[in-house]
Amino acid sequence: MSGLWRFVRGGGRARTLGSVLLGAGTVLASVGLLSVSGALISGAALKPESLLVLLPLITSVRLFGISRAALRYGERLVSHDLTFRLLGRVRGEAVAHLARVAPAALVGARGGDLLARVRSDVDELQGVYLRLFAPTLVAALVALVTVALVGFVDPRLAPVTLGLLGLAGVALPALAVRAAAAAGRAQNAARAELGAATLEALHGLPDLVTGGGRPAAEGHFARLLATLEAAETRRARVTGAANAARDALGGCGLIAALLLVGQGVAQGETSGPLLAASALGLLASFEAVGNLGSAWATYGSLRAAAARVDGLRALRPAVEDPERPVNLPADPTLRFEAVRFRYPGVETDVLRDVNLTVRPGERVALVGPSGAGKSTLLGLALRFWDPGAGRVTLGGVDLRDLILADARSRFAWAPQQAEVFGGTLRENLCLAADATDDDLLALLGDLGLDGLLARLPGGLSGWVGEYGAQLSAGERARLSVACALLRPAPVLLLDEPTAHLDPANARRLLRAVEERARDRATLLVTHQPELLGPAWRVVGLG
Ligand SMILES: Nc1ncnc2c1ncn2[C@@H]1O[C@H](COP(=O)(O)OP(=O)(O)OP(=O)(O)O)[C@@H](O)[C@H]1O
Repeated sequence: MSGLWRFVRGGGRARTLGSVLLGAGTVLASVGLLSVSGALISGAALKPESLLVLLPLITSVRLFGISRAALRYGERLVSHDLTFRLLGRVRGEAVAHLARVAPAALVGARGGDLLARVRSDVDELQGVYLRLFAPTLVAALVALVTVALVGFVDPRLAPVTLGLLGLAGVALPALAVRAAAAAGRAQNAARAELGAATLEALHGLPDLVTGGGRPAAEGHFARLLATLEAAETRRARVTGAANAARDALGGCGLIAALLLVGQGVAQGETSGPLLAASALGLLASFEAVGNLGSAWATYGSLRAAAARVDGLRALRPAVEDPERPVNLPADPTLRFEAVRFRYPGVETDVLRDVNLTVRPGERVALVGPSGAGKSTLLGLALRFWDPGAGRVTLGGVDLRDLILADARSRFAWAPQQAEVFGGTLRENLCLAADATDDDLLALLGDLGLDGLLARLPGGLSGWVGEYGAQLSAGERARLSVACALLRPAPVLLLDEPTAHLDPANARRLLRAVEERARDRATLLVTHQPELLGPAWRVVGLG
């Protein structure tokens, strides 16, 4: 349980105690209902004329019947509220950690795998509290009460009951954990891989369909499904065997009660209704204890899910906030001073002794061959990585001395791969900053997106498709530039915004940038310096 403990703590003591007590109350109400019903039926059969004596039993049946439903409702409410709080915290921590380590630590990660960890693995972890922790405590409480009650009826029945409940509540779960561990791990791994592969296949569906990769993809899915099915079958077998053993042990308890208490009845020391009550009550107590076997069969897959969620913590950020941060300077001059950089695990430098200054109101175009390190340089300004030698400064202050979020708040960036989210045009734009519809329409018009506005049903309220699938590459790039222009940041970083545009539209975009970012420090990466007007200073890299 040690690796799972973290997914149980923090739900609040009162809630945890409340859910366990309500759970135990529910099972004890079942025990009471069956016991009292047994006593009532046998009492009525033995002395049908004494209705008055039976009245308390009749009332108790009603009381236990109603309270069982009410207690179950309360228990579900409290335990699920607690579980969702726990899961919300775990998921929030996981997402916050991913945001902290992005993008550097995520370069080698699979998006689908990360999604599976944050979503299905965290969902799976609800079983830690609901299936393992709370039911085990409930079973322990119910077992104690049951042993005490049957001991009260017949002291010889107490050790027998304790033994049978011990077998059902301790030995059976221990066996189930061992028997289902490998299947649980395999099930979790196959489910995660299936989720990741599905996402990747959906993303690359057009390529798979047209590029002949479909048979290989289908084969991969078939193998994954077979692995998942085999693991689920193995686990279901363990669960079935545990349930059968639970029923057999419950039956043994019933027989033991009939034999031992029955002797008392034969000798006139115990009444018949008490025999019925103890035998049926004992059987009912197995509802709580006996289910632990099948519940603990999920332990392996819960451990695997917990390990995968915890594994996210192994992703370390490439940059950290300084211990003693410096105040953000008002001057947004961006300067690269003798910057040298190589990617982790790579043997050669991408950037060597790069010196460059971009002042407010200046427009600098960075040109150079593919792979020269132009995007990398923008990444250093955004502090996705830190330089190996030299420094990048903002207003004369080393970026490493500024709080990361503060430093990044000074930049507006349109990346080379324009990120467009599944939403409306307006939603995508307003991620950058709030603006009126008139301002948005004017901006899109300046960037040559008036045609898109006219074509897209709903205009600004038009749905752009998943990842902007309803937009052309050039439209996506211009939408990304629009977001950067909307963002009120004094340094503008544009990574090949004209790559997908015809010369006329490219010039129109550059003019809009000149107009709208007149006072900002602008650094633009391009392979088309011939499109630039006199306002631009061209700097070569590589
Ligand atoms: N995360 C990474 N890990 C390792 N190497 C990387 C990484 N990102 C980029 N590179 C390598 O660094 C070099 C510079 O890449 P970068 O994207 O900065 O070039 P670029 O000048 O912008 O190229 P292009 O004009 O084609 O966009 C390339 O050789 C690339 O393969």
